[in-house]
Amino acid sequence: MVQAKSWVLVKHFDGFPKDSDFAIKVEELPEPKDGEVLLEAIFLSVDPYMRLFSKMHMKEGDVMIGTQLAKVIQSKNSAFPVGSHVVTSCGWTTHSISDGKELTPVMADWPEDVSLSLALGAIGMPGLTGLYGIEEVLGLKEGETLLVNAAAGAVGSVVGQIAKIKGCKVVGSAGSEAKVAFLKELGFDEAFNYKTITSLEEALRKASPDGYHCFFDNVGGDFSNVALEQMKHFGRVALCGSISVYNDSFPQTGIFPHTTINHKELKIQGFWDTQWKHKDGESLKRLMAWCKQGKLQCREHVTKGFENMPAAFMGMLRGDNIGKAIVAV
Ligand SMILES: NC(=O)C1=CN([C@@H]2O[C@H](COP(=O)(O)OP(=O)(O)OC[C@H]3O[C@@H](n4cnc5c(N)ncnc54)[C@H](OP(=O)(O)O)[C@@H]3O)[C@@H](O)[C@H]2O)C=CC1
Ligand SMILES: CCCCCC(=O)/C=C/[C@@H]1[C@@H](C/C=C\CCCC(=O)O)[C@@H](O)C[C@H]1O
Repeated sequence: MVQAKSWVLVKHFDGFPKDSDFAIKVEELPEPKDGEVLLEAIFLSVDPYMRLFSKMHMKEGDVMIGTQLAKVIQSKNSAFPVGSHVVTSCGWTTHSISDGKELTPVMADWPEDVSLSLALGAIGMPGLTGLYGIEEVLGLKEGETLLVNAAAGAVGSVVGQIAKIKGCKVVGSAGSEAKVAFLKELGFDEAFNYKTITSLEEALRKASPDGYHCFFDNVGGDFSNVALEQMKHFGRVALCGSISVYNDSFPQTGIFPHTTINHKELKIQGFWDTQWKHKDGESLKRLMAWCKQGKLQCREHVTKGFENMPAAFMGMLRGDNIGKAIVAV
């Protein structure tokens, strides 16, 4: 018998999450039946969508939603032998039983010198999101200027680096001096700390006086409204997320951007990476190749200990992470 520890949502978040919203539950798992496997979490992901979708898809008492990199420790399913690794969306739990249907094996020939945790980051969902946002949504072309916010995070850091690979000028914003230094290290042409500037409008204009062909928006809210004003005519926007409003209990009010969008004839597309799932295999190989060639730095912010899942999650929402926020069990 194996004991599974899980973090449950005790109370729906009201504003910014707090420790008392979470509690640990322990349960004994049965032996896997024919066709099933027993999984042990190695790395768990904490992502912004968990804050947003907890309200839509969870009830109080449910295990927190989420994805992990797990090892098969018992198997009665020949497709997933003992010792193999999978990505699974079984939530914030140390052990789980699966019939294999929802499991994604990690890419074949995963190099030994590359941490498997990257399957939750730059060579996983956030990396794919950056790649698809650039190629499928924006159709970013050589010589164009791209703006990305939350640029030092999991998605943003990949976006900026791919845009540089494609021969573009890249401007990034992030919430600390250490993050700005990181962006410069990654090759961003311009980077600024949005928390310390006196005017976002001025900072954006200074970074690219001629405006922006493309905007990869992770933040939403006021930032987006100001940035839209500085798009070039026929500019394209990949609306990836809007983390600045995820913790709001009531909708924010702000300026209405519709006249700007119409006047500049902007194209704005909301998207999820899952739209291009059929391309994931090839796309992950490309991300891995860039990583091995040193063209894609895959920085992580690792929190040790399953007991620290809520702290890691809240830290990511607060902006503690440079690169992908991960928990190592
Ligand atoms: N469409 C899709 O398929 C997907 C969308 N996403 C979206 O992409 C965005 C980034 O996700 P991800 O890369 O995983 O997370 P990150 O690794 O970027 O972590 C979140 C970051 O958001 C920033 N942040 C938090 N609050 C604010 C705020 N009020 N204003 C500006 N920045 C803030 C913080 O950085 P800082 O210090 O710079 O403030 C923090 O580090 C999110 O909006 C997410 O929902 C993610 C994955 C898939
Ligand atoms: C208003 C949505 C903006 C959120 C952007 C984002 O972070 C998306 C991330 C997805 C995420 C979706 C998780 C749960 C989906 C719930 C199903 C539903 O509402 O239909 C996860 O799949 C990784 C990203 O694709």
